[in-house]
Amino acid sequence: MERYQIVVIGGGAAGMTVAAGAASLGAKTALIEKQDSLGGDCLHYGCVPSKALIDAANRVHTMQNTASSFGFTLSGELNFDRVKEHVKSPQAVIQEHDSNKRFTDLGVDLYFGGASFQSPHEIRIGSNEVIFAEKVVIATGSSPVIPPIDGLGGVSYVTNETIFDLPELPKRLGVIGGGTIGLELAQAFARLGSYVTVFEGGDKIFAKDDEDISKFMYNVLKEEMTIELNSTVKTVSASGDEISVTVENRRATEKSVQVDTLLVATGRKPNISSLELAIAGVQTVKGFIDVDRSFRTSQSHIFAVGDTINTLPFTHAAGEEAKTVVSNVLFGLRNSLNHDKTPWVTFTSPEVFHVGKTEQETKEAGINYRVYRAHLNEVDRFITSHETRGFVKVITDKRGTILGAHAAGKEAGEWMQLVVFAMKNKKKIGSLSRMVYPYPTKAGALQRAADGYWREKLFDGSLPKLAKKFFDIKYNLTEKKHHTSSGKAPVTFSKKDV
Ligand SMILES: Cc1cc2nc3c(=O)[nH]c(=O)nc-3n(C[C@H](O)[C@H](O)[C@H](O)COP(=O)(O)OP(=O)(O)OC[C@H]3O[C@@H](n4cnc5c(N)ncnc54)[C@H](O)[C@@H]3O)c2cc1C
Ligand SMILES: NC(=O)c1ccc[n+]([C@@H]2O[C@H](COP(=O)([O-])OP(=O)(O)OC[C@H]3O[C@@H](n4cnc5c(N)ncnc54)[C@H](O)[C@@H]3O)[C@@H](O)[C@H]2O)c1
Repeated sequence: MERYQIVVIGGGAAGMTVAAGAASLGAKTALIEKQDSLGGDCLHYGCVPSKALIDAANRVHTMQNTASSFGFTLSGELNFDRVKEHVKSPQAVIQEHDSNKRFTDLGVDLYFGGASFQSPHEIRIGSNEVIFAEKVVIATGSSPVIPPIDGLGGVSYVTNETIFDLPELPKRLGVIGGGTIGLELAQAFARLGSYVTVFEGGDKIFAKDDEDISKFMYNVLKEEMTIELNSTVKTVSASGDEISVTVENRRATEKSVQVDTLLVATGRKPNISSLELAIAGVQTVKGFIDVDRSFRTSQSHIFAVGDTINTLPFTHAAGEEAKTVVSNVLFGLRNSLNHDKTPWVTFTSPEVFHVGKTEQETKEAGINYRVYRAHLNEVDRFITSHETRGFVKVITDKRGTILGAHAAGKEAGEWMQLVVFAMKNKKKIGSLSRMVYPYPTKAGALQRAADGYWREKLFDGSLPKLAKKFFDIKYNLTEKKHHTSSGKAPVTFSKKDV
């Protein structure tokens, strides 16, 4: 039986990072992937195809909305096969970066097949091969939750795993779930020309974001699609090519909507059911692998990272967890990772950026806080590019320490990143205002919000009163100087007065 210092199960964002790190540090490493290529959900069914689809949709949208204003007349119709090529070609490029060769060159032994525990230290691959692991890292990711909706098994619905292979653009697309996956894809399909209806069981979209963002994005997105809030899907049924979706609202009133294609985007569940975790003695909590702060499971030689644990289900979060776990596994350290300052971006138009606490969370925590805002219609770069929809909101404690930052706006995911650097390095909001921003840039929106801190300090506090006193004294001084010639004593002021 082949023996390894580290066996990594799952060749996605987290698993590839662990395997590459461990092998580069000289550990004998195996990486097991059940699909026939590396890359995981992000590359094959997640971030990469969705962002490429969004890009295609935004190009079409811009073309259609700006052509006539510059005197052009558009003709022709959407070629959906071209859209799919636009999605597939970036996947092919990134697959090269995640190639088998890259890993074997690093010294990683690759195994393809579904892994499961045969004992706490023995991993079975497929039905025959078994390898020995001193340490194991589980990074098997997550899959779509398919809710128990009556009739769902009888209709041909799609998930993020199949939607990028649709043969043609749906005329009417129904989306169950107004979360990140549902909304990003809903807007992309709406912009490509589908009539989209989103069914959301909760009373808001962008539920994990600041309430101002949630309300703002609802108003923006409902211009491009129908969003049915408080609408839990109860039954679906097919009649010919048509799918009927029946939702129940809060007053238990039912409503049916007809669509041609149905996307199920109702959350994710960790891929752990086939791992035989009980044989390994690994415990779970609420369906996730239970880990301590150093990503160690209930078995001290087995670790878990990425979407299998209940942290933040994002590629960058999985990558950071993987980097942290490498040193814990190899050197027996107890490094932990706090996601308090891990940002995320929702790639709708406008984009939504989120880091740290929302205003509601800050309030609930009983913190004495301040909010600094800027609207994009006050920022010249957005005015010149006719993209003024959106705003920035920075939340600080009373000393200016940044607790959270939120933005909606074109490319907000790019120009808001500066605030993460400030938070990580314990820089206060004032430092975001005191640096020089080239004019005119989108990051000027963040500067404008941060300027609010100094405006408040300089113009709303005691300084204006002191300054007035200073000028009064200075003025009087000049006046008095004239009088001194007539014998009066000159007025003086101390440093303390200013
Ligand atoms: C539509 C969509 C869009 C997304 N967009 C973004 C985005 O823009 N930004 C972002 O940060 N995140 C995004 N995400 C989330 C992101 O894809 C995940 O958080 C990330 O992929 C998690 O990485 P992971 O390594 O934990 O899991 P994965 O990347 O899913 O990798 C897990 C791997 O384990 C393999 N595996 C599973 N079971 C076994 C087994 N028994 N044996 C061997 N191998 C196994 C799987 O085949 C898979 O390759 C998106 C997700 C979806 C679905
Ligand atoms: N830009 C990004 O970084 C990005 C993009 C896509 C996905 N992701 C990751 O993937 C994760 C999962 O996304 P998701 O959108 O599947 O899950 P989600 O948990 O964000 O949203 C699922 C939504 O479905 C609703 N829902 C559940 N059952 C329903 C029913 N029967 N009827 C109506 N509504 C119902 C829920 O109320 C919820 O709002 C995200 O949390 C995110 O971490 C990230």
